Amino acid sequence: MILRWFGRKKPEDDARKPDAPADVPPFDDERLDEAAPLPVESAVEAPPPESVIAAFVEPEPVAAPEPETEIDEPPPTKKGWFSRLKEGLAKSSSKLTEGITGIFTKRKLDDEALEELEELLITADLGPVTAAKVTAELARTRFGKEITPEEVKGILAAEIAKIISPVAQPLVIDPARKPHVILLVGVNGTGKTTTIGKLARQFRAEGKSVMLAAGDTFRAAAVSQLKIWGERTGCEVVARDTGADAAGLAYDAVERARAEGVDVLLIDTAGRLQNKAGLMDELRKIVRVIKKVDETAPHTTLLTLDATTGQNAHSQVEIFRDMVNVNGLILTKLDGSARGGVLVSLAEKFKLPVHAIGVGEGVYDLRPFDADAFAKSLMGLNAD
Ligand SMILES: Nc1nc2c(ncn2[C@@H]2O[C@H](COP(=O)(O)OP(=O)(O)OP(=O)(O)O)[C@@H](O)[C@H]2O)c(=O)[nH]1
Repeated sequence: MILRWFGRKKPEDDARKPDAPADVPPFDDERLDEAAPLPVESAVEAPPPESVIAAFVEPEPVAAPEPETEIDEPPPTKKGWFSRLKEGLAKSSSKLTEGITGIFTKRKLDDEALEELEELLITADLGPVTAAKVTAELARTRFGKEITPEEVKGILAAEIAKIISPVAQPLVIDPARKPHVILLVGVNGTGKTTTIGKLARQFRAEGKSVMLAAGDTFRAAAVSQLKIWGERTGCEVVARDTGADAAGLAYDAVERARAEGVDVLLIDTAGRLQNKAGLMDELRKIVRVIKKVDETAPHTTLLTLDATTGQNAHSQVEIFRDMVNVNGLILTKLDGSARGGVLVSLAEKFKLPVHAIGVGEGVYDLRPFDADAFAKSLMGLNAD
């Protein structure tokens, strides 16, 4: 059923043959209409050896994704995106807006109100530095005056937008690189593989040729999930059996993508190995080995962070940044997270570009990160 629209052969057959020519059908979003559902995240798979990175919070067990019926619909309009973002951030914003209404109804902006506001912003994951910064700005302009909750929300949204604007940067593909190599790293379950699928769709829709490399050789389910994304988006997938050397696979994938003149190579990686040192060694080895083919690669090292883990995302950035020079972030699962404010504290602290945000499991649910829209949504405000 997965192969209904292909009809002829399994794309992974090519993936298993390193010498096979690229047989990438032209991209057509329509084909997604008939795509099979994503694989059920392995209910049957034995859990990998014990978890490893003490600083990491194990993600909640993930429910199997529903078949993607929404793909039958056309991609949402711009207005639709804003409502979707606002809807997605509803849990985060309701906590903030209810708190703000509670503090500022019929009240002057005094020290006590400022203190309560600062505390509210900290508990909403914006972080102490950001909380102090935005409340100081509010005090500077409005101290001692009557202020309505709506005004507070407006001022906070503008201050937050100022903090996050510098990091809101689109992911730019360098056309001089063939391939532009993107390495996806992150703790297991943060959305690496899904993000690869979503990015692949976007690049294909822009007319780029894309290859995927199933570098999470640790888990069979990760490999098969990536193959399905490859089928759905019409991308060649380089994969090997579970347990194969991930660095060797990445090397082959870069060589092959280069030989075929592919525009973008997206490499998946494991998020959990036997221990943290093992994970570090593997990721570093992948980078080292990729550089043997192209010393400028990887051109982008993207860290996926699950927004529902809140402040824990900070330690993940620190660990992965030191391990593999992360130079871009993608915040996933902003839909349904009550901790979306973490994006603001991450921007403030690390100043790493946030290239996109994940607002759902569907193929269209990856959005460029728009600072203004995000800040307004977080404060429960409407777009202009
Ligand atoms: N709601 C929501 N779910 C998401 C989003 N991104 C990913 N997911 C879901 O999160 C789960 C884990 O995603 P994966 O892409 O498998 O995560 P991974 O980092 O590759 O995980 P490993 O393969 O275990 O390392 C899946 O059920 C995805 O559908 C998002 O933006 N929103």
